[in-house]
Amino acid sequence: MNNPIPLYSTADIREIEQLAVARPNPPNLMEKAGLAAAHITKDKLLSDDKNKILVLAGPGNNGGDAFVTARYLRTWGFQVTTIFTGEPSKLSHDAKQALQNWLSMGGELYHDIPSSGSWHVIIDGLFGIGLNPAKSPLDENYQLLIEAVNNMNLPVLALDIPSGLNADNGTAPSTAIKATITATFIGLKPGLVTHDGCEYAGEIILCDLDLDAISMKSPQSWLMDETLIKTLLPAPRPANSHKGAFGSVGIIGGASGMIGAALLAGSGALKLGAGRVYLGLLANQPSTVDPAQPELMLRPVDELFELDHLTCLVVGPGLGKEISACLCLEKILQTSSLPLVLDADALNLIAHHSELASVLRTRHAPSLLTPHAAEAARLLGTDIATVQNHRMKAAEDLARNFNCSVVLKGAGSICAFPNGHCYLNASGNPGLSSAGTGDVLSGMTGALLAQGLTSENALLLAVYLHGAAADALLETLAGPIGMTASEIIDSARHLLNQWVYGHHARFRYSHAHSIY
Ligand SMILES: NC(=O)C1=CN([C@@H]2O[C@H](COP(=O)(O)OP(=O)(O)OC[C@H]3O[C@@H](n4cnc5c(N)ncnc54)[C@H](O)[C@@H]3O)[C@@H](O)[C@H]2O)[C@@H](O)CC1
Ligand SMILES: [K+]
Repeated sequence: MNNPIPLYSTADIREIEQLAVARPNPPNLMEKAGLAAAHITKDKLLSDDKNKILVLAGPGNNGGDAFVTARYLRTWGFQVTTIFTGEPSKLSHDAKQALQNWLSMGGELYHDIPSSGSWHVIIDGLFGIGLNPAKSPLDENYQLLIEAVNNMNLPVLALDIPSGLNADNGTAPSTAIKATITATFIGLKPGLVTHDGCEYAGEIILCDLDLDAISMKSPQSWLMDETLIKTLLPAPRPANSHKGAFGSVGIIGGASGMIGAALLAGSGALKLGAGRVYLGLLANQPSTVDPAQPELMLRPVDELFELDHLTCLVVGPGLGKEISACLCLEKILQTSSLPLVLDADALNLIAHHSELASVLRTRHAPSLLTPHAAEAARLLGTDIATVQNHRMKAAEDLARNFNCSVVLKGAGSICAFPNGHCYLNASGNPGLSSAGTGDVLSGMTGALLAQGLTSENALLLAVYLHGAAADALLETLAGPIGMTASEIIDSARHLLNQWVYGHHARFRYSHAHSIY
């Protein structure tokens, strides 16, 4: 089985680099980085009639990588124009050497993009992990340069990380290079796969520079990709099965005017394979049946408390913030020993009532929180910008503060657990930015809990599957514009069956009876 892909912070990468260079016969990492980038450029972006390259080299070692890349590409016969924005005297030893090698082979240096030139491909080596754009903002000249590059609409290979992006948290406060490909070195950085990183990084290619990073620095965070997720799937169902084997999900919410949220969560749970799904609705005179989904069992909320065969509860979709909702949540937190998925207004109520938060912290059964950035900000007593600028920290703080499994939703959703482990989701697209998709995710998570997955695995699988279902809808152009939460449910069901059974689930159950 392939190991999950670890994520490393800037500090981690620097530590790994120090360990590598302290070895006898230390590797020349800049040389390896530039060579890897040159190969990727040649193989993926250049061709016989697309052979002119503009290389941007910045003031630090990212610029050094750029000089090495430029040198290899020129050696291989491509036309390379190089722009240098730094000062030679301030370069590190390796970067100075890379610049010297470039000049020695007859390479020229420009200080700005020549107005007369034309290129097929751009290499971005302005800034790498040494830039913290929030603390040290890019000046106007750099912003204009980056905008000029983006406006050229050419394929761009970013070295290590698109310039302007923060490697640790994925923020790009002013602007950043919009890369077609990012060749990232030594280890994958969280900033490439969350928040603005999802916009700027393009295809990410990890170049390990012949270092075995995991043996040098034990990771705490990983990428949630299909390889990892496929190790978490529920087992194929026994032919001789019954609904009791797949659990019963109780969904609590659906106050007046918000019943749809609970119905969506219910459908999500049903179609992700829960044996039974009950909806406990807070609305005064709730409907008793959903004609569009009659399999759902709709009850007044109090009746749900009397059921003794529920496997888990999803609390929050359409719950509202009335006193009745608050009392209902309090009762559940105090008395239920079931795994709980807490979403939407359940999170808002916990944020507003410290006594609810206290009970939540001391629960023994698993609790899973599914906030978006605004809900996370309320739970942490901060503002949305602070959460979004430090998404990993926010998710980790929530997991630790509330002793819960957490998914902080948004581009590059982050799952964090009380043991400090973190997973960044690689699936999903802007089609998910519509009402109801969060309700669906909570229901899907409930279904997987009901089928016996651990709370960690249920959350990881639900989050990845939810994004992958939205990605699959892009193939038929059912999005991103106008993608609906209901469509995501059907797409997720299709994918889950495909992953568990392959393309031909029905053949697993065919019986041949022959009489001769
Ligand atoms: N760490 C490693 O092990 C390796 C690093 N390599 C490369 O080196 C990069 C890191 O190099 P550095 O630490 O030199 O950092 P960078 O090259 O990313 O940037 C730092 C440089 O930018 C300047 N700077 C920072 N903020 C600025 C701002 N707002 N405006 C203008 N200038 C600003 C700094 O003064 C410094 O000169 C990596 O991203 C990678 O590309 C590779 O050579 C391979 C090995
Ligand atoms: K870069």
